Amino acid sequence: MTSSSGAAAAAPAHPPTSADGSGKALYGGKSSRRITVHDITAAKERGEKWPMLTAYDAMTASVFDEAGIPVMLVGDSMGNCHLGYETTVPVTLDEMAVLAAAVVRGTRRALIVADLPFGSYQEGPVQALRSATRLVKDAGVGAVKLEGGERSHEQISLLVQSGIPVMGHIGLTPQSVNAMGYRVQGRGEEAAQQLLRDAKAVQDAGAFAVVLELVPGELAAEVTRSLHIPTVGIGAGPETDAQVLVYTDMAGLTPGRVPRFTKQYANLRQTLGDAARTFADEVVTGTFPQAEHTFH
Ligand SMILES: Nc1nc(=O)c2c([nH]1)NC[C@@H]1CN(c3ccc(C(=O)N[C@@H](CCC(=O)O)C(=O)O)cc3)CN21
Ligand SMILES: CC(C)C(=O)C(=O)O
Ligand SMILES: [Mg+2]
Repeated sequence: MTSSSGAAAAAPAHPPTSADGSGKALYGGKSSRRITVHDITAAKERGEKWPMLTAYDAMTASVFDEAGIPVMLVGDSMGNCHLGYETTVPVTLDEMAVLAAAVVRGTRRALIVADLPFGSYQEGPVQALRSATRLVKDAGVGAVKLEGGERSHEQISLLVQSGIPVMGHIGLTPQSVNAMGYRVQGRGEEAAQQLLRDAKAVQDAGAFAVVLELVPGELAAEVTRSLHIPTVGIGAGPETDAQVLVYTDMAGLTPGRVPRFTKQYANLRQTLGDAARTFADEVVTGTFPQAEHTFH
């Protein structure tokens, strides 16, 4: 930190601008307008790494927006993280539309990407276009994400031709949990070749980026080198262009077991539980409310 201003003490321990000083960086950049998929493309050309977090409500999204997180994913992980389902499979387009609109309203700068939920694009390109159009028009998202490589090529292609930016998602695709489980993907020569074909299919269909979920780090590095669009890793090692985590995992809110690839940066479950217990104790002991909380 080279700044001599008093504000530096409270600032995060990161450079306030891009490493090259251009001020264009996705994280730490100076621009306050909303980030577009063109900014994502330009970041890959600069060789810049960037962070993505999930968000499911306006309040949390505003925290991440103020922290400078450049891309937020309204993930169908809202199913297990927010709506109390076991998996992402039951999430509906209606649920996605409500929460995605909230995230858009809570943010000014971040590019908002919404997952197309299971069943909202598998019927084919026309269904995919109808679903994605709803999220773009009603919720106001800047892009959508859908799962599958070669198998989703036609869907991605029609959305992109229609003017809707698409993020792909290959490797572990949780909407297929009933068929594939939650296992590392791309292990062994045949599976690795399939993953490379899936990555190429997503890029050829016109996607602006692709999530690589739960694949060996060496394979994720190879995919990243072989594509001109950025790769976004989750459980895919350090060599992808970007990294995404489910925010409840990284903030320590998710109950029970979390995937091994996540890192916990805070313990909000503990903090929030402590606040609730302190409030409750003060109510039963008559410590809260005091005179300053009372009207006369
Ligand atoms: N809270 C949460 N975090 C996530 O990362 C996440 C979701 N929910 N929901 C949607 C998908 C599902 N994801 C998952 C779910 C389970 C594993 C899991 O159990 N992985 C094992 C590794 C299995 C292996 O070694 O093959 C692990 O121990 O991490 C991984 C990703 C990632 N996504
Ligand atoms: C794990 C990420 C990539 C996702 O798809 C989600 O949160 O739904
Ligand atoms: Mg998802």
